[in-house]
Amino acid sequence: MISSERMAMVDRNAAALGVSTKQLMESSGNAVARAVRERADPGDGVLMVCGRGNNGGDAMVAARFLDEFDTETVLLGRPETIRTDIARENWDAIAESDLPTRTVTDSREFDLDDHDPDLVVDAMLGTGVTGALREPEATVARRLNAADVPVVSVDVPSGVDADTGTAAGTAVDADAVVTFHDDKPGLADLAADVTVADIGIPSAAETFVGPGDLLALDRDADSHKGDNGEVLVVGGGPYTGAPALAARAALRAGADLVRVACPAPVAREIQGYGPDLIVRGFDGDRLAPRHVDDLLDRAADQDAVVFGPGLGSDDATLEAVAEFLAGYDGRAVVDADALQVAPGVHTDAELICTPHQGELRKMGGETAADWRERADLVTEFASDLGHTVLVKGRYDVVSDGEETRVGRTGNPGMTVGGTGDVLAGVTGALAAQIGSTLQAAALAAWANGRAGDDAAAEYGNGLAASDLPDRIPQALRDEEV
Ligand SMILES: NC(=O)C1=CN([C@@H]2O[C@H](COP(=O)(O)OP(=O)(O)OC[C@H]3O[C@@H](n4cnc5c(N)ncnc54)[C@H](O)[C@@H]3O)[C@@H](O)[C@H]2O)[C@@H](O)CC1
Ligand SMILES: [K+]
Repeated sequence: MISSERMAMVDRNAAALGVSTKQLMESSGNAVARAVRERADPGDGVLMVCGRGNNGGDAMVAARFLDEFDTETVLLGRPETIRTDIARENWDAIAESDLPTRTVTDSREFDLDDHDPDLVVDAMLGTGVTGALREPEATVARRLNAADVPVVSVDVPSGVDADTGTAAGTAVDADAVVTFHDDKPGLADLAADVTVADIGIPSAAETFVGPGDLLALDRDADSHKGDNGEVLVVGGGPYTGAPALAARAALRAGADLVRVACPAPVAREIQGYGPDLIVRGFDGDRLAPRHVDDLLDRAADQDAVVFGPGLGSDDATLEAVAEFLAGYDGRAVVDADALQVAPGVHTDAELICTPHQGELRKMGGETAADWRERADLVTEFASDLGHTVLVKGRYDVVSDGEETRVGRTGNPGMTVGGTGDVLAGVTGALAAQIGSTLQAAALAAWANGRAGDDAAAEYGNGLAASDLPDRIPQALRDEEV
């Protein structure tokens, strides 16, 4: 089962792997042709009713495959208004091939009696539908529903939302649906006979994080300050640089406000790094249980907390971590020494734990050299833990216990100290902006590795963690880095 949002990500990831949407459309059209052959006899009249998006493009491809039928392809709209290049190329191909075509711009021009088909392929709208069908689609849908002709819908019955199985207005009442790649959540509720067609999307497009995953970040263009998340970084003690790196990375990953809570001497040093971070120190030189109430207050209105960078592992500090997690019910990224505490704490918080393989073992998890085996082990571990886990490595493995993704960006230069702090900060910022912790962590791992690859292109194995944060914005764009 796949949501249409995830399907769009996977489609983009497939293209990045070299399998273009046009190739997928060819497979989709072929699958539609197969469904037609199962329901009609050679020589039968088959009417393709196409919208101007890629859903229509699928049926235009099918028309090419159905030579033994008496096909006619109707486009609802003028060819110049076809919305995608690949749908237009397929329209041009059938028009140039002298396959019968017609364009309909007004529903009054659409009369089923003119065609008298034995079967109709409904390709007006697929996953691109928003709201109720407009004209001429709505009237055409009503005419199809009123006629006594079998209808095969492409991907989803036009007008139906594939995620809910509901329509905002009139929708095509399909006899059969050929849907692509995976079943869609809403289709089971329909009376139609649903077939899932494999269209050749490589499983890597789902397993490996790719540029398509950036769609999870689609921002509201008119968002105002606060909408993209406020992040609190709790860290520092024996180490000063770690919380500063995490905080800077969180800013660069798009958080609107990043605050740092750290011991007073660390705060003084971080303030010297510049004006971007809001730093507040607490007394003493290590986190201790007496600080927890104040931290919980400060964390309460944050979108995400990043807990751990540079805290150290004093007994009192670990006790404070446990108390914080037990009392917190928001979202937190748990990193570094704080990780060893997480498995033993009962918490209502939604955690993203970011161990490297050594830290994973300390948490009670297992690891393996082969990434596939490691992915299985991490999935099981995350399921037992009840939280999202991001295990860093040559291939980063991210799982929430149900779904698992693998990030394969990054390079050996990134074993330098501090890159994990950057990743924790990016994860915090994305967890503040994206609904799914799995998606946030997966994208963070991918972007962090991309920033590292960009830094390695310049500095090779001499790259430093501080080279990464300023490269995060570019790594979070769907362009080459
Ligand atoms: N994602 C994938 O991997 C693939 C998708 N393919 C096909 O592409 C389809 C999605 O294509 P598109 O994204 O171009 O979208 P559609 O073809 O579903 O819709 C096209 C356009 O219709 C317009 N529209 C939206 N709501 C409307 C309404 N209520 N009334 C009238 N017009 C409306 C919009 O301008 C939209 O861009 C899928 O359903 C599937 O059939 C396949 O070609 C190949 C692979
Ligand atoms: K359709």
